[in-house]
Amino acid sequence: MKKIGETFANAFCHEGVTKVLTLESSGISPALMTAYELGVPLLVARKRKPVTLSENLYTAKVYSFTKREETEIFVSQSFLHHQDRVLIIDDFLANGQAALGLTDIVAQAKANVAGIGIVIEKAFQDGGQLLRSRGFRVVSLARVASMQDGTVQFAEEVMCQ
Ligand SMILES: O=P(O)(O)OC[C@H]1O[C@H](OP(=O)(O)OP(=O)(O)O)[C@H](O)[C@@H]1O
Repeated sequence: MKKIGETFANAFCHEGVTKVLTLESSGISPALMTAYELGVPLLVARKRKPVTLSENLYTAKVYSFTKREETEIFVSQSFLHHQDRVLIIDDFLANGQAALGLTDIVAQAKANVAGIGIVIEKAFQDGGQLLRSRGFRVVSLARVASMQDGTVQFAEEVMCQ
């Protein structure tokens, strides 16, 4: 995770990132290390609204590929402002719904998406294309081309300096 954080921090070091944003729960580890390396705060979008989160919220709908269900995600408006340049980090990219929901939250705050960092992109699903076609810079540390008969085949590595 430390190495992953260093790699994302390196890839987005010229983007003026002010905050890292992820969605609970699996994205937290790489996002935390990236935020630490960049020296900026980490924001975690929640999937269930705790009773303590009663203030004004940005919300978006996200359909989970792995759980086959739609959830509403929440970020407190207190922590995201229009001056922010937000780096979205997640562990997996499949259909792109999680990342897209996070870009929606950034847009609601009238902030900017500085980029999207993904640990493993399932390149045989359309999330990567969806996000790139919308103009987002997506950096994936590993791209899986196929998973068949118990064998994982990787596409080319897309590592940034
Ligand atoms: O590109 P997508 O199709 O949106 O899929 C990627 C999302 O799926 C996984 O989350 P999951 O819903 O399994 O929740 P978890 O992180 O709590 O395991 C993963 O952590 C991403 O957030």
